Amino acid sequence: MTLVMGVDSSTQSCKVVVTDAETNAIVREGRATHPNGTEVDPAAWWSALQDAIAAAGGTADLAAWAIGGQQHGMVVLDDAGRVIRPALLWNDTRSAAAAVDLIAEFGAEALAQRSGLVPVASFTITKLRWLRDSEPENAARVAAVALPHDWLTWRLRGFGPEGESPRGPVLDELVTDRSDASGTGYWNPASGGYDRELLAAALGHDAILPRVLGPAEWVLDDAGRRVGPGAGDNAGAALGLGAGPGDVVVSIGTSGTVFAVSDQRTIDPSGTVAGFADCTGRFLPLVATLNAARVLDAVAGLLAVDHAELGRLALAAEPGARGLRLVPYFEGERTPNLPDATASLTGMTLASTTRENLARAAVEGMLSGLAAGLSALRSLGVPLERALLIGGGAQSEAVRTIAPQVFGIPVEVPPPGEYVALGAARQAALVARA
Ligand SMILES: Nc1ncnc2c1ncn2[C@@H]1O[C@H](COP(=O)(O)OP(=O)(O)O)[C@@H](O)[C@H]1O
Ligand SMILES: O=C(CO)[C@@H](O)[C@H](O)COP(=O)(O)O
Repeated sequence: MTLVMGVDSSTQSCKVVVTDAETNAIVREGRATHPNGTEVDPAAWWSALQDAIAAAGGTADLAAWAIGGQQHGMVVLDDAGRVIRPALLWNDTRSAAAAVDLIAEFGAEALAQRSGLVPVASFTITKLRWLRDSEPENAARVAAVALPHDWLTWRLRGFGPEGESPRGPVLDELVTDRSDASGTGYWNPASGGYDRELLAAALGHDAILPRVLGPAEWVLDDAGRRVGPGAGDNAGAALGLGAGPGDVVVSIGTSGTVFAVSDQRTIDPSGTVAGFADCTGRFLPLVATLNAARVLDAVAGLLAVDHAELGRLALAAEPGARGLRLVPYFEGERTPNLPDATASLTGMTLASTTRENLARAAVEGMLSGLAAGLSALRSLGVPLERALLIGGGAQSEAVRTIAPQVFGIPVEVPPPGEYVALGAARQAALVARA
């Protein structure tokens, strides 16, 4: 049996699957948690990756591997391959003003054309501009910029600072794929190349960027194993699910994402729909919210119940929660672009203010943000026939039951699984067979 490994280094944890390259069946699994916070030392991801790989039985018998991961996080390296400062994650909103500045300088329409994106605080380009403005000494030291999956792939292939890695700090060996490159804000989905003018405008100077591997291209690790290009987590999930035309994937993890695989690139100068690429050579129009599974975590904590009981309470309430409405902008929001917003609870009467209605309002409020994402995709002509519900939040029975009512289209829930890691394992299987 040929064994391959796929990884999902996500916001909250690192998940590893080892699969049979012929059948994609899972043979072994492992996981490890990541620290909380929107600023994380990449060393914590490296340590979690090694723990998760060890829990999944190690790499000795693998033919190939690939890593998928949370998108957009800014990993900046100096010329000795050292991480200059903790990574700013996709859900860190401190670069909101930098996004406004970049739009003022280049124009939303031009940026949507050139990069597929209108900057918001989530995207790497705004984090680099924040670094230039807020930490100019750190910005001046940047020799290379990578994303979480790029950096972990580099480290696991044996590269890294002198004394910490067998192959040393060879920055030109950084690689990425088009799906993750498309979330930077300085990669052009039309040409498939980097837009170095935008990079320099953000960071203040040019820098080494990871080479973008094609969907079936590979590099080698220090043991001579083939390493697939990897992916941003949403593109990895689309591949792992085998999503096709008419499918819209709704992922309820730390982020809420709504996306579809498309043959055509989308350009949305309003910035609602990000014009990402997928990891097969197609495109991945996507809408993301900052407030998803953690809305349910927060309200379950407030009610001092576990997720099963929160779901039971929500399903015991009437649709609409008798007017109780939770607008769940606990972390600010990305879509709509309200980085400084806070959550609010409205419609409180003596009749509506019950534990059941609060649980229901949390589920409905979180799903409403995703339903707006479905509408935005539809308005760009993306066909939506059925939603595939994945991510930790899809394990909630209340979410599964209420989602079709809020979305207005059929909802299917694939068997629980780590679809991002499975997508990365499919990439590894492809390069193992090539
Ligand atoms: N049964 C459940 N009901 C609701 N939320 C859940 C349930 N199980 C897990 N979660 C939540 O799902 C989230 C983790 O989902 P995951 O997709 O792994 O996130 P990420 O990819 O962002 O790390 C956590 O916030 C967790 O509390
Ligand atoms: O910012 C985005 C997509 O644009 C997020 O989807 C991140 O990629 C993080 O994903 P999770 O860890 O929440 O799955």
